[in-house]
Amino acid sequence: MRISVPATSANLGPGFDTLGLAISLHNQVSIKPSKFHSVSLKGEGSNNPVLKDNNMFIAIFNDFYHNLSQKKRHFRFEFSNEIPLSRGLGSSSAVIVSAIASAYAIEGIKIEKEKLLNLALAYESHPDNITPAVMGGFNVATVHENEVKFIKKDMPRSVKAIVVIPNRPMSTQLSRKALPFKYSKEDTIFNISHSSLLTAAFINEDWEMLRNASLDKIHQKYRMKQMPELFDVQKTALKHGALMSTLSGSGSTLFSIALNEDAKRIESELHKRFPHFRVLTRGFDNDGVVIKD
Ligand SMILES: Nc1ncnc2c1ncn2[C@@H]1O[C@H](COP(=O)(O)OP(=O)(O)OP(=O)(O)O)[C@@H](O)[C@H]1O
Ligand SMILES: N[C@@H](CCO)C(=O)O
Repeated sequence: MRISVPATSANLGPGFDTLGLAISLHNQVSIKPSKFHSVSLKGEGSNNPVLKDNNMFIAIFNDFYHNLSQKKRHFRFEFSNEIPLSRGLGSSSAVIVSAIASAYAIEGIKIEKEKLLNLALAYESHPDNITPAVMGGFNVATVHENEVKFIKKDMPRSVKAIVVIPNRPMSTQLSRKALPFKYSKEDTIFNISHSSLLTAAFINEDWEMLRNASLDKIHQKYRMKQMPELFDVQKTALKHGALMSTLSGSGSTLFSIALNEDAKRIESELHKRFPHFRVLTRGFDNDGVVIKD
């Protein structure tokens, strides 16, 4: 059995813990019954010993598998990871979502995507990464009485994601601690209005609106101060024609959207100016998690 799950960019500026979309950058895992437990890792995290010895995917998969099957079996896990760890591209959501989906698939139990999403909520309390990881596309999501309520919109092929991935991680847990405890009424209203406008702009594909609508006052500046070069990355992307440029999730990646015809040029300007960071241009993923066979 093989499974594929996309990277996700959450918040999109003002939509803290609410907005997110899926990017065509995937983790894949193949799982086969085996005499002994074994793990092979390629790509992101392959030289991280924690992923071999204490892997979050395997822990979640085993919990669900044992509950569903009431059996103890060994498996060979072959991971091929494109999503960098702790860079704000939803690596933890990808792991949670794909581990739960795999446990159901290996037992031959069909699981509805809505149920998968709500099971994933037990591991990540904010729905802005897990929703696009499950559903693909652009999503507006909230949690109401312990259930994710969301609306999805497919992303068109006419726009691309450009991600600038720094060489240093930012953990979500620590990055959330950098935020103020309270916000002023002005900043709260600013974010509600911008997040609402941004949502409408995505739904209507009104790309010219993104630049203003993606402004935020409640999290980016506090987090980006920890890596001030990110302000330059954001300015450079916007100066060269990005439609919007925001901190991806809790960082450290800077996520931009550009029209197809501008994307390669912006990528090359970012690459020239920030040669020590990785710069990638990708399309968007509208499928979310997929069981391949
Ligand atoms: N491929 C992977 N295999 C196993 N565990 C992983 C993998 N990728 C990420 N993790 C786990 O998720 C943690 C990173 O989660 P964290 O929430 O800090 O970052 P993120 O999900 O990449 O960022 P964000 O939530 O801002 O998008 C890692 O420390 C590791 O425990
Ligand atoms: N909304 C989350 C996304 C990262 O997991 C945050 O900004 O902390």
